[in-house]
Amino acid sequence: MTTTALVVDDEVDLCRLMQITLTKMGIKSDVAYTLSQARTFWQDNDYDFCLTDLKLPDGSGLELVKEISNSSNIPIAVITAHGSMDLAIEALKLGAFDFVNKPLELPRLRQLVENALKVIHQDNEVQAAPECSPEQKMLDSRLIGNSAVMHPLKNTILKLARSQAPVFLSGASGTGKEVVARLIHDLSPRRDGSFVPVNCGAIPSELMESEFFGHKKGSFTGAVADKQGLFQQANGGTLFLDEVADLPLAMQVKLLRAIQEKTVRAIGDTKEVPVDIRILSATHKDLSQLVQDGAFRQDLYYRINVIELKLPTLNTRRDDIPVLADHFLAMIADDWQLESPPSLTMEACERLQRHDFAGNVRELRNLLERAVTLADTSYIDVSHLGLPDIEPELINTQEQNHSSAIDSSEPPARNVENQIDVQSTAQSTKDDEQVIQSSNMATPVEQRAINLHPYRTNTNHYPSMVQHSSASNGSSSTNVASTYDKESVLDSADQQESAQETSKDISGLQELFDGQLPPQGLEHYLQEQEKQLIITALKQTGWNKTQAAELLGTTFRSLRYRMKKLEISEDASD
Ligand SMILES: Nc1ncnc2c1ncn2[C@@H]1O[C@H](COP(=O)(O)OP(=O)(O)OP(=O)(O)O)[C@@H](O)[C@H]1O
Repeated sequence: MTTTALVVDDEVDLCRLMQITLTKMGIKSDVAYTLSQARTFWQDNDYDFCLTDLKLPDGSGLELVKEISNSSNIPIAVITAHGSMDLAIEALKLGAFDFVNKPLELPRLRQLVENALKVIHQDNEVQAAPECSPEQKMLDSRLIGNSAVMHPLKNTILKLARSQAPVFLSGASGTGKEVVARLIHDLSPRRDGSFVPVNCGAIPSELMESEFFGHKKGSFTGAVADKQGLFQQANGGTLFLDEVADLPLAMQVKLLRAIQEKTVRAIGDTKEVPVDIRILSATHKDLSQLVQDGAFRQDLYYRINVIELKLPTLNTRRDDIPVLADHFLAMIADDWQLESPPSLTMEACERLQRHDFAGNVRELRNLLERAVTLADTSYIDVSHLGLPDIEPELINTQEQNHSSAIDSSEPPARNVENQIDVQSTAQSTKDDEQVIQSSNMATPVEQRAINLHPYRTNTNHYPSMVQHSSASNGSSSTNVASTYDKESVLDSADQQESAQETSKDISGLQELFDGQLPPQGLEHYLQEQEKQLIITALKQTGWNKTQAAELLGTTFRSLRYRMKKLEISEDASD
C-alpha cells in the first residue's frame, strides 16, 4: 500500500522540493499552504505522515501538532526556522515525532522521513497482530513487572520509542533507568544504529572532550592516532548520558552546543561533522535542584529534559517482587549453568516483599545471587536471604504505617509539565494490601550494606568498560564503542589487566605484625586473603573447582560465586 503524507508550508518552492523528495521515497503527498487548508485535508483523508511548518499565515503549526497527536497515532514532524529551538522543543512536548530546521537540508529531511516510515511500518505490524507485537514481547521480557504502576510505564515507553525527543530518566539508583534507556533505543526506528551508554561521572575531566568528540592524531601529547568520539559512535543511534548530573560545568557548555548544532568537531580538527543522534539521559540525583544550585546549566537541562520519565522505586511496586525474583533466579541459573533455577519458598518470598529495598531492583538481584550461593539446594528459604528477622509486633506496626512509609520514602512529586510520573498515573491499590517495612524500622544501614555486597566494597560503579555495539552497516571498526559504564562486565583487556592486578595484589599481600592494621582497610584485606586462599586451593587441584571447593570446605556453587565476585578468572591459572 502506498504511504501518503500531508505537507504544510506557505513557501511554494519549498513544498515542491519536499514533494519531490517524498515522491522519490515512494510517498504520495498533498500540499496545504495554510492551517485551515491543512485541517480540511486532514479531515477528508487518511494520511500516514504529516510534515508541517510552524509559522503559517493563519496560525501556528503547533495547533496542528496538538490536534493530530491528540486524535491519531501518525507521526507528525515540524519544520522550524533556524535557531528557534524553543519552538521545536514545544512541538516535541506536544507530541511531534521530530523536527527539521530551515534552510532545509535534503539528507536530514530524508533521514527524518525514513525514521517516520519505520514507525509507520511498526504500527502496521502492531495493527496486524495487536496481542503479540514483537515490541510488546521485547518490553515484557526485559522490563519485568506487571504491577499497576508498570502498565502506564510500559505504554509510555512504547510511545517514547516512536519519538525522537530527548528523554530524561529520573528515579532512585537501581530502579532500571538504563534498562529503560536501552529499551527505548531497541524499540525505536534507530535500533539498527548503536546504543552508546556513557557514565558521565566516570570520565576524567581532562579526557572528556576527546571522549565525547574525538581527536586527531598529534593534537596533544599521547594522541597517537585519530580517535572517534562517542557522538560519532552513536551516529544514527542513541547516546545515553548516564549520571548526567556529574558532568563538569565546562563540559556542559560544549555538550549543549553539540546537541543544539547537531555537529561535532574533534580536537585538532578544523571541520565540523554532522551527527544524527538521539539523546537519552539519566541520573538518580535531583537535577532541577542542581540547576537551582547553579551546579547544572539551565539551558542544557531544558534541552535534555524535553520529556521526563520517572521510574518507580521497588518499594512502591512490591507486587512485582515475586516475578522479578523468578526472572533473576532464571538468569542466575543460566549464568552459572545450574541444571534448573532454584525457587523461593513462600516464606522467603513473603520476607522479600517486606524488605525495604533502598537499592531497588539491583539490590534484589544482588540479594538473590548471594542467596543462591548460600542455599546449595534447589530452593531458597528465609535463612538464605541473610535478612534480619522481623518481630511480629513490628510487622503489625508496619502494616499500620504502610502508606506513610511509602510517601516518606519518595521525594515529593514536582509539578513539572513534561514529567511522566507513572506512580501518579496508576493507583497501586494492591500495594496497600501488602505488608511493608517502614524505612525507620528496617535493617541498620551498615548491616544492609554488608548483606548486599559481602565480598567487595564497590560492586556497582566500575569506572570504565568497552562496549561493542553493532550498527546496521556492519563495519566493525566504527562499531566499537569505547564507552563508560557501571556494570561489572569487563572486556578481555580489562580482564587480563585485572588478572595481572590480582596476582600482583596476592604476591604483595603482607603478613601483618601484632597490632598492625591493614593499611587499605579490613574489607580489602579480607578480600585479598580470600582470593589468595581460593587461588592456592585451585592451584593445588590443578584448577579443578569441585576438588578446590572440597579442600576449602565449601560448595562448588559457592566457590564459583566467590571466584566471580573476586574476579578470579580461569586465565589466572597460567
Ligand atoms: N524492571 C526490571 N526488570 C528486569 N531487570 C531490572 C528491572 N529494573 C532493573 N533491573 C535490573 O536491575 C539492575 C539495575 O538496573 P539499572 O542499571 O537499569 O538501574 P539504574 O536506575 O540505571 O541505576 P543507577 O542509577 O545506579 O545507574 C540491572 O541489573 C537491571 O538489569
